[in-house]
Amino acid sequence: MNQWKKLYVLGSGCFGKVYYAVKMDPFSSCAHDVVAVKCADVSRSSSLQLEAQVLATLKGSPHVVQFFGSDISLDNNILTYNLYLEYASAGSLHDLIVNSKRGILSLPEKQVVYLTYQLLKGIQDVHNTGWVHCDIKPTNVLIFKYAQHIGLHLKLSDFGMSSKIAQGMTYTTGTVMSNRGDLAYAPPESLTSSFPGKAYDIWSLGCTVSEMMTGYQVWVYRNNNDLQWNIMYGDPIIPTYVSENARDFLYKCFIKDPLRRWTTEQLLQHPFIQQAYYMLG
Ligand SMILES: Nc1ncnc2c1ncn2[C@@H]1O[C@H](COP(=O)(O)OP(=O)(O)OP(=O)(O)O)[C@@H](O)[C@H]1O
Repeated sequence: MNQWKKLYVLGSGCFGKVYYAVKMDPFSSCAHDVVAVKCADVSRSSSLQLEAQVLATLKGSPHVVQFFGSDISLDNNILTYNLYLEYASAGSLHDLIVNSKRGILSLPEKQVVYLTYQLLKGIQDVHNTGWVHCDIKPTNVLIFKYAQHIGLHLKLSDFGMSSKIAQGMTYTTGTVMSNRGDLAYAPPESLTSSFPGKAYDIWSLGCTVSEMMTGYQVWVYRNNNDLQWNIMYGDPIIPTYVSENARDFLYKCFIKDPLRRWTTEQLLQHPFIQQAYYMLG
C-alpha cells in the first residue's frame, strides 16, 4: 500500500492519528484516489489490528466504512501500523448535530428517521457477522455523500472496541466489561456484567438517536460517578416534543434488561422506522 502519500491529519483518537492520503501511483489497481489512513505505533496498534480484523468481515456492507487493507511503514524512524479506509468527505454525525440548531428537533424528524434506518442496517450487518461494535456514538458515524432525493449516506466507523458475540453466554454479574466504549453511550449491563451482547449497541443507538433529536447527550452529569449512577438507576430523558412513534422507538432502545431490549430486526419493523421505507419508495 506504499502508493499513498499522507498529506494532513484529519483527526486523532486514543489509538493514534487519522490522515488524509492521496494516491501516488495513478496506474495502481486501487479504484480510489483518496483514502483515510488510521495510524499508530506498531507497539500500540492492537485496537487498529482488531479493527482491521472486524472490517475485513464487513466488506461490502453499505453502512459500514470500507477497508482497503493494512501495512507497516517506517514513518520518522517509527514503525507505524496503517489501516486504509474509504475517506468520508462530509465529516461525522457529531459535526452534523453540532452544526444544526440545538434544542427542539435539532434535526427534522423525517431526516432522523432515514439516518436511524441506515444506522440500524449497519448494526444489523455487524451483528450478523458475529460482532458487537461497543462504541456507537455520533463521532463514530461518518457521512459520505449527500444524495438530494433521500438525504445523507451514513456509515459506522471506529471498530477498535468491538467484541465477538459470546455464543450461549448469559448476562451474569461479574467483572465490569473491560472493552467498554464511551461511558456516556454505554448500557447499564456494561457496569455489572463482563461481556457485551448485541443489546449493547441498541442502547448506544438510542443515545445517538436522542442526540440527533435534541442536539444534546441523554445524560446530564458532573463526573464519572454521577454518570454511572444515572446509567444504573436513572432513566434517559426522552424528549416530549417528538412524535409518539419516535418516543416509543427510544423506549424500546432504553429497556434496562438487555434480554428484553429490542433487537435490530424488531426495530426495523417499528412504525418509526417503517416511515423510511415510504421515503425510499
Ligand atoms: N474514514 C474516515 N474519513 C474521514 N475522516 C475520518 C475517517 N476516520 C476517522 N476520521 C476522522 O478522524 C477522527 C478520529 O478517528 P476515530 O473516529 O477513529 O477516533 P475517535 O472516535 O474520534 O476517537 P476515539 O478513538 O477516542 O473514540 C474522527 O473523529 C474523524 O474526524
